[in-house]
Amino acid sequence: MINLLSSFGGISATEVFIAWVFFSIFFLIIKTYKKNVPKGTMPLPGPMPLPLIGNLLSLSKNPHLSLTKMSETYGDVFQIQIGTKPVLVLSGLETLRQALLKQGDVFSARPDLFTFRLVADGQSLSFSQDSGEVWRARRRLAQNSLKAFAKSPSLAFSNITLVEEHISKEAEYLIRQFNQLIEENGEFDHYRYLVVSVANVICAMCFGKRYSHDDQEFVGLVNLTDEFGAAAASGNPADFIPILQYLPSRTMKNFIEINKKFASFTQNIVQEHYRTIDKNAIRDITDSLIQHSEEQKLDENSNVKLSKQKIVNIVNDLFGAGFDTVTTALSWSLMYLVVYPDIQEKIQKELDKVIGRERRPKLSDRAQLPYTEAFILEMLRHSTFVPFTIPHCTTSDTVLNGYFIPKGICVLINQWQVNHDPQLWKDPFSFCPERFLNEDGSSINKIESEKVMTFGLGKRRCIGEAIARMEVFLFLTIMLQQMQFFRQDGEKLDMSAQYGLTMKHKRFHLTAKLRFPMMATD
Ligand code: HEM
Repeated sequence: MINLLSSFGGISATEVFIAWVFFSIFFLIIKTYKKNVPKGTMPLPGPMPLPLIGNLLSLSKNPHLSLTKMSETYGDVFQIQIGTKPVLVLSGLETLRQALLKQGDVFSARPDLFTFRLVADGQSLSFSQDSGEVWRARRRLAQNSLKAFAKSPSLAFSNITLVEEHISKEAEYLIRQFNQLIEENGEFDHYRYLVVSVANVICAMCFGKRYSHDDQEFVGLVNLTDEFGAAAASGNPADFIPILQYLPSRTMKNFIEINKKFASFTQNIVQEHYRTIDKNAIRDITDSLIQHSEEQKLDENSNVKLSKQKIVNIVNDLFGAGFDTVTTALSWSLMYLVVYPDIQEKIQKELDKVIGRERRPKLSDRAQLPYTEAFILEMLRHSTFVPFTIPHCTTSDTVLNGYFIPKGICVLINQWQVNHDPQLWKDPFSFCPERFLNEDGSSINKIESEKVMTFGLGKRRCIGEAIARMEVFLFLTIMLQQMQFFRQDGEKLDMSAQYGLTMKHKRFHLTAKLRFPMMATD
């Protein structure tokens, strides 16, 4: 064998090199493991990381499952390493309440991640690192605009809100579309049509605009979210191993393209709103954002004024967050309904009894439809299609469950673990809406329903939750009142989820039939 370098007193240079590599690795491991923590606190437990890649290999294709498994060994609070970066993983409902509610401010920031910097040029309300005064002002502005809009009455119909009017119209349109597809082909790709209808609801609310299901540009745009979700999912290696950011990857290339397309779509619409704004009338959420941002006092304690670009980015976030999540919820709902036809029948019996066939379901029917509500809760729990919240980051050193947690650590919040925790749920893997009903079945058990983790908790809790719940309820009840859904003859449906920011099921074509002749539209 040829010595690569010269030798030192009988030891070859190759042997010195190997010894150096060995000691470096040993040192790195010891350094990682020997953590100095303040007196009275414990260092974070967690699996031993490998040099350079950390625990990346243990994350597998389904990090929510791997990290749930690890929580059985290390508990509710533990640390992994992705690449060379430490990441805190939180599980357990009580622990999440401690962190996100009791120590809300400490856990309210977002980490500086490569993919997050690509969303809206790093200026996004949801993904940017800002968690200070400007973020608070933007969040409050967005929340107030959503709230005000959710309460605005319909101008065309009495006793319903404008949001309700938009959702009902789209749901009716969807039924006609499904019916036509069945007449023509006998089946349909429900996701493909749901996404356009749901996107139209958020477009109507945000921009006062609706698009045709045949508008290729719009259909193409709203069908891009799978790619977005794949890149922005918690634990994307490119966020933690810098070299991966420079390697060509289809996912990252698409992610950049998608962000550009969405940004230019909303930019044009918001610009148009600035040009045509009427100070005396608020047509939609964009109008509301523009008008309120021009008022001096956005925030009680500050005089933050938001630029036009900041408004464009809020609209971009509401639009993006507002249709992918709700479409995914509805799509999973239809999958569960065709896999469990007896559950579909029970919902329809409840609808027939409470609403009948003469009128359409309204939001005010919700309290009278406990089984339907229980189904929605169980769909959210069982699928947990948002397995982690958007990653958080700590704003200062802190202690949680006795463990020392440093400032600036990236935090993954495992919603999937909470929703499948055998300590919280009996038979967590069985699909059973009844678990959410009180004993006599006439109402929802509030304590059980509040255990479901879907929208996060605390300072970063989803601001679209109320609208999302309205949409899921109304779309589902309007569709199920009039249509019965089936899987195609003998087809076995694979209900496994594909990991992402929002997890999707595999695409299937379903079939359906009208339960009675189509109702006339109001
Ligand atoms: C079923 C539907 C939905 C689900 C499951 C969902 C879930 C979530 C989750 C888990 C978060 C992250 C919370 C965290 O980081 O701790 C979030 C954030 C957010 N959601 Fe939703 N969401 C839904 C619908 C909506 C809708 C309809 C809108 C807008 C109209 C919306 C707007 C937002 C925004 C802007 C944020 C970022 C909040 C922030 O960073 O401060 N979401 N959502």
